[in-house]
Amino acid sequence: MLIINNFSKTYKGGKKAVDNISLQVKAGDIFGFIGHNGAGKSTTIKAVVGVLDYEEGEILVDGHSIKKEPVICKKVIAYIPDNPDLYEHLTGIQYLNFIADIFGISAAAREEKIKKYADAFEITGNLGDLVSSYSHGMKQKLAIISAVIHDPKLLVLDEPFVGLDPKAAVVLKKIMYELCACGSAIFFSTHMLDVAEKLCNKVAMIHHGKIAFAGTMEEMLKEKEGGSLEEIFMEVLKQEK
Ligand SMILES: Nc1ncnc2c1ncn2[C@@H]1O[C@H](COP(=O)(O)OP(=O)(O)OP(=O)(O)O)[C@@H](O)[C@H]1O
Repeated sequence: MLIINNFSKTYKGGKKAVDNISLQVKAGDIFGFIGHNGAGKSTTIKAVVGVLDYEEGEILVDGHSIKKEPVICKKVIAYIPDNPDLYEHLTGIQYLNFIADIFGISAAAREEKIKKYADAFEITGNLGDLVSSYSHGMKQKLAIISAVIHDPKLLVLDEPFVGLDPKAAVVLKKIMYELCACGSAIFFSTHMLDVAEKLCNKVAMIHHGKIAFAGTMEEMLKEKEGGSLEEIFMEVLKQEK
């Protein structure tokens, strides 16, 4: 579903944020992308979803280049940034219908999905309110519903659990499992290593723009002989830049 080949990103001013990384996310994977602050996670994620241009490497979504065929790719991607910017002057339901319109979702299909997920996140009663009146967590819930409304083949999330209450976090994990069971792929960044350890079947650790480890969670935990993901992460941090 997602192939990143030798991707590098240097920002204007010369900062090399990501240095020659290669990763693969397959259908059914819940792939956790972890790394310290400033490691290059958001830079990679933004390039994957086509909101950040890059010069080096290749990124393919479902076999198509995000650079050369962005619309084809974006039809199958859903992206939830760390701080979703939603249209504040719309009501929740207007926003969801707007997104459903963009993706050409039928009235019946969107109604079913909106009911299911809004009920699960307990925001059904708020859908008639303006987004500007929503709390941070409510906006995140709305962003998640808008992301899954079109059954994305690739769901990309940047720090999705930050700001969600524990119940909402459980709902999101369930949604992630369900999507993967239906053959979608999930690629997400997180600092919550205990969550990643339980949730992900694959993981990559990025350290100062380079991949320090990429593989299955099982391989990673085995390679490091019984250490938790948190302990392994602390070991990686000790490495030289
Ligand atoms: N627009 C930009 N211009 C210049 N440098 C940038 C820009 N955006 C990010 N960087 C730099 O690129 C590096 C990687 O940043 P990035 O946001 O990808 O890190 P991150 O792993 O997502 O960090 P965090 O966990 O703090 O969100 C950092 O050194 C950051 O300062």
